[in-house]
Amino acid sequence: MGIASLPPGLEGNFIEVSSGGGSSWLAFNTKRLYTNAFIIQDDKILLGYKKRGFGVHKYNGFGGKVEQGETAVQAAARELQEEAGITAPLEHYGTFLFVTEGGPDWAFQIEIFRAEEYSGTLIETDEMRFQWFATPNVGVGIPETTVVSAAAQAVVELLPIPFDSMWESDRYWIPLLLSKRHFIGRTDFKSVGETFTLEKWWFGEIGAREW
Ligand SMILES: COc1nc(N)nc2c1ncn2[C@H]1C[C@H](O)[C@@H](COP(=O)(O)OP(=O)(O)OP(=O)(O)O)O1
Repeated sequence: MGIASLPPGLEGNFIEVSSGGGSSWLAFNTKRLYTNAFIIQDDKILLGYKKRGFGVHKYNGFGGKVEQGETAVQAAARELQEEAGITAPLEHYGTFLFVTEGGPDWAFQIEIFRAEEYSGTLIETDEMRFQWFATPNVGVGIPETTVVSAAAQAVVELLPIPFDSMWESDRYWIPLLLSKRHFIGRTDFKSVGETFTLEKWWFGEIGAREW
């Protein structure tokens, strides 16, 4: 891994973290802005099961389209409130482009946010059913006979992040988000009806940006 030529649509200085797939990137005309927000606490991450719309039946962060007149962080905060009922001090950690063969001629530009704390009470909404999952280091090395606090036990019982029920490219950038590494990337899919297959991806680390 190292400095590599960037996929079309990305700019800046990056260190490649993960890449793969076919030989050429798909063409697109314009980009449309979307958001995706995650609450990540010591040993757990909050995801939502999408009950309707784009990405239905997948687990994901909470987010949606950036409306006219909104900044990305404002949109991310609004979507988190609408879809999970909470507010949080969101920080920007990543951006990636998502292009689809057999889909629209524009690219999703998805701005990724995370927060550790949140206010309010989590609610299930029409669009999302929230669920906590254990982050990868949870439970490792805890022998069955070890006495742990009730809080720790609750965490140990969480399921691991359900990558098989998420967008296929999430497994390449969620670890960066968990370890607070700022990243950028691109992911090209092929779609046939409702089925999306990952064709090519690239993710790299960048320095923090102002938002
Ligand atoms: C590989 O591509 C993607 N990966 C991940 N992890 N998330 C993605 C990908 N492509 C889109 N998304 C996210 C971005 C948004 O959070 C949602 C899509 O937004 P949605 O269509 O639900 O937007 P809304 O504004 O909420 O739309 P409605 O109000 O019309 O439901 O998926």
